Amino acid sequence: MTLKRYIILLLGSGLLLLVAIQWWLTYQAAEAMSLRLQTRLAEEVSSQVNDKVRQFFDVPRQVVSLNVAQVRQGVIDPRDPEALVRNFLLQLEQQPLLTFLSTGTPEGEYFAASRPPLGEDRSLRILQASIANHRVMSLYRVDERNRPGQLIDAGNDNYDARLRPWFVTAQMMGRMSWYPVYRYAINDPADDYSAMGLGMSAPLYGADDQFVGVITADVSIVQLSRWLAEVMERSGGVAFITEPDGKLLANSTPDPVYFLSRDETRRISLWESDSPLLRELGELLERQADPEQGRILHQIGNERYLVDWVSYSLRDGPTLRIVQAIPQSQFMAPMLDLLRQLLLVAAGILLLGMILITLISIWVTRPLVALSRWASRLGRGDWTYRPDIRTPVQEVSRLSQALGQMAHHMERQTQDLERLVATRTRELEQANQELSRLSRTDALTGLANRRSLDEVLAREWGRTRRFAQPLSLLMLDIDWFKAYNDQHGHPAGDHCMQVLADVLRQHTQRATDLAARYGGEEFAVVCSGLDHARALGLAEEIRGMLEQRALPHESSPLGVITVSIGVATLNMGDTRSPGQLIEAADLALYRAKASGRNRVVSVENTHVAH
Ligand SMILES: Nc1nc2c(ncn2[C@@H]2O[C@H](COP(=O)(O)OP(=O)(O)OP(=O)(O)O)[C@@H](O)[C@H]2O)c(=O)[nH]1
Repeated sequence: MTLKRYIILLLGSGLLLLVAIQWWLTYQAAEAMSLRLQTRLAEEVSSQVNDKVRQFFDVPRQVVSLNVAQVRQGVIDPRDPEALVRNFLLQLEQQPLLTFLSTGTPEGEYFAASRPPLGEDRSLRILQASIANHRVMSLYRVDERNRPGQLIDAGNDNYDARLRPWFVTAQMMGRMSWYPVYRYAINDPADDYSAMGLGMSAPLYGADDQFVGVITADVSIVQLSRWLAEVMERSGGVAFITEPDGKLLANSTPDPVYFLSRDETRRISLWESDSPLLRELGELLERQADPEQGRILHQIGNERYLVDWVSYSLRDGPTLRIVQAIPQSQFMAPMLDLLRQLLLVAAGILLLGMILITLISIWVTRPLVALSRWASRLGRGDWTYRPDIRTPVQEVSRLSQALGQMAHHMERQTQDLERLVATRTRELEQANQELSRLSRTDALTGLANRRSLDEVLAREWGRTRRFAQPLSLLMLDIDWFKAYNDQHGHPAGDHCMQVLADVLRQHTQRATDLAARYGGEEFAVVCSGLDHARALGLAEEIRGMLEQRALPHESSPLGVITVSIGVATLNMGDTRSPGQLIEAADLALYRAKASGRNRVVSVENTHVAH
């Protein structure tokens, strides 16, 4: 793999890893933050709900306490229903959560001021069922003087307050206490009272400690549900309140908490709710070890909820459980949006990073690639290549300079080496030539040696046969040479041979002639292209010349050094070999010796001359 790819791969992977780690950390932080936000909101909502519930259920207590005290002090008197109701109306105006403020007399009469819990028209009403009116429950609008105005409805004959749950409870307990949730028994054509109420009632005693009736302050649980829905709308979650037996008291969802018809009123338990979410939460709460208070994260369907519950005991009444469940998606959604944006930014950074890395890799590797190309050309011996490598990177620049210097040195050294090799080769060639010459030369006489003679004879033999020319061979031997040596000494004998060699050199000037020392004091002359007669002539000239030199030789009959010569010639068509030619010349020499020496003899045609 190329360096460029390595850089891109390594830096790219590193960048990818960094971006991935960064994104993962951000995701973790976002998730933790969303959980914190969710928890904080849950706490806030929980405290709001708790405050509101406390406030809600405090209303009947405060109002009943106040009225009990007022009756006790004679400020109001249930025996003056008109004044009592006007007082009730004032209190209702002050307290918007209040649905009913009523009193029941020991005779079972009923006088109340009310705000209808349902419907558009929430103006105050007066209700009364008096003996004078035959205990008919009558519902009036309130006129401008806070008296019964327009009669809305009259029904529910023979109404007896003493039978109502609030009256019964107050009498039974003998003190202010909560009564169970009950259905309003108002015949209202607009159905604005088709709801359930919950409140406190207390027996009333006048200043003389005489029982004068029962007072009740009532809140409608519809209001509570409505208010829970308002609070939870913001969080996207649900909240509900149950009684200890699991019956729903209030619910932020539109699912009903009770079933009402004209004949039947049925409370709905949490696990009977139409809402699967509420049912699931009911089961979850059932499983909890601490039903009083707790908070857990719980998966319901595709959603993760933070479920928070707390118990709230009504003083002198039941313990209520306030539950809320807030979905995590509510908080995760903006976080996920943020993360998506972060992902886009990360992708952008990654892209830019990769472009930058690619540019850096090109910038870093370009001079290195040039250097590598240069080095491989140097490796092939191309010294002339000098690329222009410019880089601000010091190391690469130094490497380039070093490579340049190295190339320069190597070029010089190679040239020196080549020169040296050429010189040495020349010297070697000369030495070889000299060696070759020496290997073919006789050291004493400077003539060709026997080896050279054999080669030349073989070559000339071939040539003369190809060109149909004659080839003559002269064999020479110094006469009485042993005696000469014995008499004059060996150095003188050597000198004698050198003189003969000199004579032979003078008579073998043609390029095709060769004079050689054949061995000992014996010599030979190869004459290519020389016929027999001319060979004989040449032999005679040589013999005569040596004689003329007149080297004194006392043991010779002539008193000087002489030579005997045998001549043999190969003519056209002669099939004898070079060896046979030598034998023939040798034979002629033998005969020259035998016939008296200092003469030239031929075997073909015995010719003697001296
Ligand atoms: N000085 C000297 N003498 C040599 C050399 N080579 C051979 N001789 C001598 O040459 C002589 C040859 O003698 P022989 O072959 O017996 O014959 P010769 O005395 O020449 O008599 P003929 O050839 O019959 O006339 C010997 O005494 C050798 O020692 C040499 O290189 N230098």
